[in-house]
Amino acid sequence: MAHTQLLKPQTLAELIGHLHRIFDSDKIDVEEVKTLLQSYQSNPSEWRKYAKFDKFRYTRNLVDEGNGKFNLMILCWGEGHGSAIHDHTNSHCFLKILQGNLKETLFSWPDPGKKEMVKRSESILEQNQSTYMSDTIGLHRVENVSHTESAVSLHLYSPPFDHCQCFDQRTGHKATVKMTFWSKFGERSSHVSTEGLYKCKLLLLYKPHEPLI
Ligand SMILES: N[C@@H](CS(=O)O)C(=O)O
Ligand SMILES: [Fe+2]
Repeated sequence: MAHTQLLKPQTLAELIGHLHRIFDSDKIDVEEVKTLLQSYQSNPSEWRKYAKFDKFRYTRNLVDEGNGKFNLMILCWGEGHGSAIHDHTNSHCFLKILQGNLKETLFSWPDPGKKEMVKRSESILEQNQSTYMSDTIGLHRVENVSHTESAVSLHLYSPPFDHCQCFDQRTGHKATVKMTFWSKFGERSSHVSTEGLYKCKLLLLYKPHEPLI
């Protein structure tokens, strides 16, 4: 965990600077990144310009492309919004809560012999908390279970990916989903499709196993 133990980023810009330095190296220390993200204190005035909400589903807003090594994004979750059970395409996935609370439910990979997927644990992530997820750990789903408060989270994926697999809890069936950005660098993307993890149910019902891309 080398040098960042001593580093406490004072701003989002500083945090991004530290991330660039860490991901310059080919070997990533997961604990180091987690600690760094944890030590940034959420300041809405620094990230508000990226936090663009939609009425119907959570949005993914690109903040930084990390010199091609990672994608840093801000996800905005309206009341009741959530993702389907999904994997992370063999990437490291770091998540930090910037505002509100999110419920994370962990699942094991579906067992071909069984139908219902096994729920392993669930936890409530609170403001400023950070966590790590990968395909080695398993699958997850993230939800803003509040009916009155929105939530905002910061996600870092390395290497970047633009598709993943979503799963149906009752059957373990999976489908490939293309991930899109609602905005990039604070500007609303011109072509935002309605694909993504919120569409997973429809996908699994009507086009099982067929990639959407
Ligand atoms: N991995 C999801 C968000 S979350 O539910 O972890 C995404 O990138 O859209
Ligand atoms: Fe995820």
